[in-house]
Amino acid sequence: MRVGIVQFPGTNCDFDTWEAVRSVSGLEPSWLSYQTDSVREIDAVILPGGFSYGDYLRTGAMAAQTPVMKAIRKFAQEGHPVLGICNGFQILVETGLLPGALLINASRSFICEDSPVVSLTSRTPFTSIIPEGTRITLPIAHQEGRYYLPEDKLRNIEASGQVVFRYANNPNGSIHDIAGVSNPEGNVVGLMPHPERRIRHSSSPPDGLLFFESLLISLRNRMFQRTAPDLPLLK
Ligand SMILES: NC(=O)CC[C@H](N)C(=O)O
Repeated sequence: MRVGIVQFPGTNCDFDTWEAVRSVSGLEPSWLSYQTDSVREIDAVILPGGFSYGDYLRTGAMAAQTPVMKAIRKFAQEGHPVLGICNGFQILVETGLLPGALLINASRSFICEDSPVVSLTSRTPFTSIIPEGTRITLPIAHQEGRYYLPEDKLRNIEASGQVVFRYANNPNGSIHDIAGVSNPEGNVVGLMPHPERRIRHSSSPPDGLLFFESLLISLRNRMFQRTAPDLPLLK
């Protein structure tokens, strides 16, 4: 299964994301340039973290205007899996593929630390093997990660199960402790923590691997689109 990893000027978590995808046998990483205007022969897309366009204007605002995002909007609307990590989340919000906005942290400083989060739904292709209510720990590294949505819209995403992750100890002032959300269909997910930075068995538990293993299983089981060969269902 081929996973497109998007590179914008200023992306800096692209190689870590490549390694994370490659570490799951059955997933094959592939670069997608910001200049590409079509997404072909790709089963899923990941927008990695970083500082696209130097975070000028608003984080993710300029990346949202690139040709590749036009193609990714179509890809997402067709039901394919799309994951935005940190700056990738900021870009998906700016593109309108995910609800809300990411504001400067309540502390107004850059926060870089491990952060426990609770996974709230296994209804997305990136959390399909994570039981609801599971607490995992992932690194965070951002200055503009304070999730915000007006009260009425917040009620909607809570009611429709679009809150995918909540911080156990809210580090940045996010409303309702929200660390990650999905679109109503569940195929587009964005989160501020970095699963690609927690994939090795040697250090702390490799909680980040669960995202990439979930993706493989979801794609193999055709929970999300595109022509996969006839393979037995995996558990
Ligand atoms: N690690 C990242 O993706 C950084 C996110 C973003 N540029 C911020 O500081 O808010």
